[in-house]
Amino acid sequence: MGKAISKSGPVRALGAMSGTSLDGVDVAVLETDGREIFGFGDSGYRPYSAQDRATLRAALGHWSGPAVVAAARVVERAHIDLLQRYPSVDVIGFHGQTLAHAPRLQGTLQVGDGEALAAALGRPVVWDFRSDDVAMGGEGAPLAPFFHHACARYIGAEAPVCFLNLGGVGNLTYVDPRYPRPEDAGALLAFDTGPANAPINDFLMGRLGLEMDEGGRVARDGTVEHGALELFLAEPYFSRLPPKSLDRNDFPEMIGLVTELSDADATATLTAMCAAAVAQGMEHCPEPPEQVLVTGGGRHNPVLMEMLRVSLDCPVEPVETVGLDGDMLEAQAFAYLAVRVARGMATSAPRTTGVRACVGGGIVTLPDGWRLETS
Ligand SMILES: Nc1ncnc2c1ncn2[C@@H]1O[C@H](COP(=O)(O)OP(=O)(O)OP(=O)(O)O)[C@@H](O)[C@H]1O
Ligand SMILES: CC(=O)N[C@H]1[C@@H]2OC[C@@H](O2)[C@@H](O)[C@@H]1O[C@H](C)C(=O)O
Repeated sequence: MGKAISKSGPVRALGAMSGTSLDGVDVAVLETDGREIFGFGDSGYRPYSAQDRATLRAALGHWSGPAVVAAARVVERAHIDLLQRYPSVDVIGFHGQTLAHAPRLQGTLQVGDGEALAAALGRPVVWDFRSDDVAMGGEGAPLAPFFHHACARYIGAEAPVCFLNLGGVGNLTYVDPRYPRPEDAGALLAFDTGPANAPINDFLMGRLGLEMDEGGRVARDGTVEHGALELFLAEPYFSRLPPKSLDRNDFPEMIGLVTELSDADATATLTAMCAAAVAQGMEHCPEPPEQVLVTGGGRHNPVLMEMLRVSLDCPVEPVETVGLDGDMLEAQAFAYLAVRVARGMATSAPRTTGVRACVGGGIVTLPDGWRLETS
């Protein structure tokens, strides 16, 4: 008979995410039946070495070739190293590293081979979460919204709330928890807001050799250059109706808008661009949310948080205020989605990715001796 992924009841899932900031791999355990969250477990982080980051960076925007193969090996090695420290989970949700994302043109590419992980770890691995959605006319992103719906219900929200992820790219999920299922029309609206931390990091690396604007220390002494901000907001992306998604480097001219400015003014202006893109995106919400719950590394930047508070008409708080872990929400999302895929449930909907109908995307790879329970 061998071992099986059970078809019902809560299981222990381990999610793994390597985000657009290229800093490292986050993993987190979640107990779920694919609908409800029953509990949160251990989490962990493994940074990429400087050499690994350079390998990943060299492959960004490529769809194939030696740079992509090298990046895939880096991603697999880092994940196996970290995931093997969690031997007793029922299923692993492996996002991989996005190298390129152009859903209406070439598609979407997340590297790291789930089969290699399943073989090395001896656990079922769910992976390639985005391709089916793209094949069905969707953006393939964002995918966290179904999990955000479960989070809203877990925290007992009774009125609409927004989850705002500020990673390399920003994404927003409007959740109406009065709809009991994420598939319900009206339960969700989601989209990428715009570039978030990636341009700040890239600018500061080029100018000052810094990985990030830690604590907003550079931006806080700067003045926002409103001309540059307005030019940025004139990008057609911001007036497009959602759902919509972005690749990490979709606004290559953005840094060019601030290169004439001082370090502080340029960083303040890039930070304001992130906040203004969010404010513009919020206009698409069907109702004003009760609050915006911020997750991802950007919530650690007080200058960015203050700009959001000034420009949005509702409370803006880190997700920690409702008892969630903003460093781990994406890893937990892929744990949640893995269970849904393994159980044949949808992971995206027309209002989260623009897909034609609800779809459950992902490949399930079972190691030798494992099977999917069928009844
Ligand atoms: N203390 C801090 N002060 C300022 N910025 C910070 C701080 N901590 C993290 N950040 C920013 O957050 C980024 C990391 O965010 P996060 O880990 O959410 O990104 P990611 O998951 O890789 O991206 P994505 O969600 O787009 O896939 C860092 O690169 C940095 O720009
Ligand atoms: C193609 C891709 O990897 N997109 C990421 C990226 O990082 C943030 C934003 O852009 C979001 O759309 C998505 O990640 C999150 C986890 C998501 O799918 O919900």
